[in-house]
Amino acid sequence: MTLALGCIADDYTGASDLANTLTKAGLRTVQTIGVPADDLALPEVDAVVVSLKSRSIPAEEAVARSREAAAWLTARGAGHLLFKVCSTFDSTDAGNIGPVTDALREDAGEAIALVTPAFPETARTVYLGHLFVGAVPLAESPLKDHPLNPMRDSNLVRVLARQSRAGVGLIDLATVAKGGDAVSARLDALARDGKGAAIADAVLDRDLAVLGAAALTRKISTGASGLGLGLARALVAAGRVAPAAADTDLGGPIGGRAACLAGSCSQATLGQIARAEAAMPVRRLDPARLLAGEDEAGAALAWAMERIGDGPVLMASSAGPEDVAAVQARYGRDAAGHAIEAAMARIAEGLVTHGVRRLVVAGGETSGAVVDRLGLPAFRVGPEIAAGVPVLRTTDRDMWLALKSGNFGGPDFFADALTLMP
Ligand SMILES: Nc1ncnc2c1ncn2[C@@H]1O[C@H](COP(=O)(O)OP(=O)(O)O)[C@@H](O)[C@H]1O
Ligand SMILES: O=C(O)[C@H](O)C(=O)COP(=O)(O)O
Repeated sequence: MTLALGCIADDYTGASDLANTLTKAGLRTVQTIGVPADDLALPEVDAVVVSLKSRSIPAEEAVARSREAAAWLTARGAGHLLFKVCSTFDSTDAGNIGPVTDALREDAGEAIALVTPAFPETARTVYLGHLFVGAVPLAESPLKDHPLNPMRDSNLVRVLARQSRAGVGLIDLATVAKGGDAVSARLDALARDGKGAAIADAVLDRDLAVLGAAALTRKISTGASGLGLGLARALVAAGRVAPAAADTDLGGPIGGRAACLAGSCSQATLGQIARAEAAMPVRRLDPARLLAGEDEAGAALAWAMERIGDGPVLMASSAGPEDVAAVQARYGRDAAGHAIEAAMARIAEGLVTHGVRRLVVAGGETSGAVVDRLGLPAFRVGPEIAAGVPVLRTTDRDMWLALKSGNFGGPDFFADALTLMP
């Protein structure tokens, strides 16, 4: 198997989002969990998306894991590596987008990497290096209150420069509008000026096609699913991939019990939880009790067992910015985050032990903890539930999952997801 495209995603929902985008663009794609074992049996695919839980870990660990993934993908012929990051550039001044991009670029022998989180399909656009979420700049969006990576600077040239060894330049929209050759020339000029990365503007899908073609002339790039779309279209246009119809027939019904877990505190997820209360029993975990050592996970699991035979249930730790801040102030941001993720993972394990075969998880870090606890090795990509969120089918057992990026999905996402998991 010779891969056309190798992708390294810094969280599991982002990996799922990218796998969905590549599949829709005609690339036969599989999502793996962690750096795959050398003997992992994979179907004939054009692209592999390696999911890492590396977005919020120490930079040196993120670099090491990403390098392992890059080596695995390169050994299977990947002609280009995309480091998949969040469309809202979730990161801190300690990394990890800059350190990982620097390392992959240097390992590939490239002087500069094209970087863009633009994903117009989900209203992420970049203009003069500033990231917009819908109609507002990133720093004025709900992402300013993210529990782990609060984004309080919309200027991505500044943001990336603060976490990178090499300088960061800009490829403005006027240059992108001139086409791929102009973008490549700008990259070369910035490299001569000592820059190691360039934030590229993109407002429309056609800008992504230009950036994908330009990125493909080099060995690595960094971006969100929008750049993945551009790369996929460039691979098809260059005849390096024969587009395949998305294989949304992933085998027969699985049935079984169904459950939803939410650890995301995004504005979108909070609204989706509220709407779910009309469709299924909802239990809200008490983070303070959990962090004080009470068996909140055990109580939630017992609550679920009493109800799950009658239909799907939802358990959520999610809360608004003020409540999250209060918990973090008392217990610490990382300690609170990890403890709640671990509780969600324990609940998920208990649910699967008691017959759940259809599981919806909201939140990137939350999904990582759950999938790792379940020991799932890989997924095949199914129908799209909402922009950026597909149904996934496990490769090693009969289970449906949906790993929802915190900010994605419509108001009735949880119910919508379950209807696509027969
Ligand atoms: N009520 C809460 N208070 C503090 N932290 C929370 C709460 N609920 C969830 N968290 C933590 O917030 C983080 C949410 O991150 P993630 O799951 O990636 O969601 P998103 O996809 O929205 O970024 C996780 O570390 C989770 O454990
Ligand atoms: O927004 C994106 O590009 C991805 O779907 C993603 O990385 C989301 O991360 P989250 O932590 O699930 O919000």
